[in-house]
Amino acid sequence: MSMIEFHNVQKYYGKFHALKDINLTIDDGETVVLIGPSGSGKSSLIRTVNGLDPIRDGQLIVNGFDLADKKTNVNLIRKDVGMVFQHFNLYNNKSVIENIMLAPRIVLKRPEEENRELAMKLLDKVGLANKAESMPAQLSGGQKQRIAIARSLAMKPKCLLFDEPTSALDPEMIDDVLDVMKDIAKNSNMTMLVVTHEMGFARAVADRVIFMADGRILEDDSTEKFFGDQPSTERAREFMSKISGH
Ligand SMILES: Nc1ncnc2c1ncn2[C@@H]1O[C@H](COP(=O)(O)OP(=O)(O)OP(=O)(O)O)[C@@H](O)[C@H]1O
Repeated sequence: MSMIEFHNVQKYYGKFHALKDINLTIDDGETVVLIGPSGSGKSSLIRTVNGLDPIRDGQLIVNGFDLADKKTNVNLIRKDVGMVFQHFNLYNNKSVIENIMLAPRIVLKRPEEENRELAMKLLDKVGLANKAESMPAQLSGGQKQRIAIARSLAMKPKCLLFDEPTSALDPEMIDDVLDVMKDIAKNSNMTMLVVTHEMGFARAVADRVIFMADGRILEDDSTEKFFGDQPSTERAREFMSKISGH
């Protein structure tokens, strides 16, 4: 089964053609890393998947729902397709544990005790069990991002989207967040689509690497092929050489 299917998808911002004829299938349980230069359309692509941004033309099927159909309720998609943002998007006026418990309580009507138990388990998983009652402002960026991941996991999603989850972090915080993401990729059967420049992460856990430039997918390779002897296009290689060491 496929979790995500793009068929000839076009997206515009006004007259600007941001996604050009995107064709892409991501199967259940796959981990896919999306890379490309700034402005190439990576965020635009990932944001269409859970309906944050609309598409103009083509077909986009996510978890069986047709996003080109205006009647599709995007909340039904977001229930199973979570998103982790560059800037965390935590509720700053709520404690860490409340951040994690909120959506399952409201959307899934999960009983309070069970909800708290799972939230504590997830806090433990991301190494922050001692921060349950802290407020987001008391946390470092890396801690905030791990809370944001725990919050997404609390919905027990089938698919998680990550939009540059470590780009806003101080370098020393990055590995803690990547370790949590690697753990999810290795030890769950969740589908993951990750926009990142972290090539170590891609090499370690991605099944495929996709390279975008100017709103188009230029490469869609297995991780072995992408990093192998004959990887990708000239532009992908050029881009890789620019970010290597990052
Ligand atoms: N809301 C918007 N309105 C108009 N143009 C937009 C909007 N969002 C993005 N764009 C434009 O669409 C193009 C693709 O942007 P997008 O954010 O998807 O790229 P990206 O590859 O994620 O870049 P970055 O790595 O810098 O985040 C860019 O040229 C950008 O300026």
